[in-house]
Amino acid sequence: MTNNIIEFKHVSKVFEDTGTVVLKDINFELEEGKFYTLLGASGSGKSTILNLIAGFLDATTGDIILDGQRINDVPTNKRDVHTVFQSYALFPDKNVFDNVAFPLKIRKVSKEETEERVMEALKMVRLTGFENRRIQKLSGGQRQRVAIARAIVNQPRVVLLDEPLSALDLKLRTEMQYELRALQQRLGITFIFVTHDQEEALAMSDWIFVMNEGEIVQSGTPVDIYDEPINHFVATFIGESNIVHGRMIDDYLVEFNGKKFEAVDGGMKKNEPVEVVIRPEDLQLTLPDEGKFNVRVTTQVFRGVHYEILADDELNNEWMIHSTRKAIVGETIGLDFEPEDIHIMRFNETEEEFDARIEEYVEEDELEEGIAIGLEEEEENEQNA
Ligand SMILES: Nc1ncnc2c1ncn2[C@@H]1O[C@H](COP(=O)(O)OP(=O)(O)OP(=O)(O)O)[C@@H](O)[C@H]1O
Repeated sequence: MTNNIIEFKHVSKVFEDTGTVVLKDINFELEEGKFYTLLGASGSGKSTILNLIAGFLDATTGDIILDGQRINDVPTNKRDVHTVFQSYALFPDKNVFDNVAFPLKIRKVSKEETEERVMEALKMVRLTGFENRRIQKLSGGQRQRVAIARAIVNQPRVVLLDEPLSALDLKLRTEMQYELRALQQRLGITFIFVTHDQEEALAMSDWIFVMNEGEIVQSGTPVDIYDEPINHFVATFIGESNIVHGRMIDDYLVEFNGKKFEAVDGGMKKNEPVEVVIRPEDLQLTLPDEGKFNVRVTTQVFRGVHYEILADDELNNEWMIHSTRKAIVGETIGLDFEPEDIHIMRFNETEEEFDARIEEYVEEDELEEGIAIGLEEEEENEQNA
């Protein structure tokens, strides 16, 4: 038995009327109790995945599995999932209590139990005391909480959230991010959250699926995806990146801007053309000629926590630097970085190819390290003898 709550096996979705292929061969396994995020631009197919899980749409091919059972033919109301829509879909003229109680009413739960469960759900979303308030008289953030209380009142195995925070202003949105994350952890229910906002995805998720044009381009923990984007699309979609073309000289040695630099990524071919990523926060300002190469500052903007500096190198590549130190437009400065700050990507590598390459070269590394440790031990033994 696995503890996967949801599995997609070769799921595709084609809208017959228009012939649009919206999802292409989607495969994933979701563990119970985690916070998952589907992240992608508008039209990438995120909502379609939620609609397939909820049963609002039928898959064209493939199996959708909930708690070990294939649910492709199970009607929506028999699936142990609840969706929170972007619009919240609340009854505006009903009060908070009745809105939250609605799923229990459909399931004919007794009055006493309904009362108990609604009050508990309202407590969870910090709306105790609002039972009799009409939806029309609530703020955006409060409406959001009612929708979430209604989603959890039935204690479903999975809660699906389709851009639930997009209608809120920035401050409230950030607050709700913390709240939702904390609530999910307290409840231990699997959340599948849809957003096009990469910061939101990084802040909230245990695991992110990055989507583009109906495919999962990369999946992983927020840290993995930020530090090790597998291709140009992910590197630019998540966070800000400096990306330049380079060439692999050897394992752990890359050339760009006409110079050779040590790097920690490996497993590429000698002389292979690659893309080199350095995040703006990993670049340090130095005096001219004291860094790895020189650049000339063209723009500087104060962003509160840091200055955002744009500067051109000798080959006219533009570099973005996030620095707490100020620079002067027009001045020449040096840029410094560590080998581990360089991330190297192959052109057009898929997630499977990336995973296979990493596995192979990590194994080779371990083997080499193992041999090195073995040699050291031998030496020690000889000395002790
Ligand atoms: N009923 C439909 N018939 C035809 N095409 C559709 C239908 N519903 C959605 N699509 C198309 O499917 C694609 C994916 O839509 P989906 O809503 O899953 O994307 P999304 O990533 O959630 O984007 P958004 O954030 O805009 O909702 C879009 O190109 C959309 O136009």
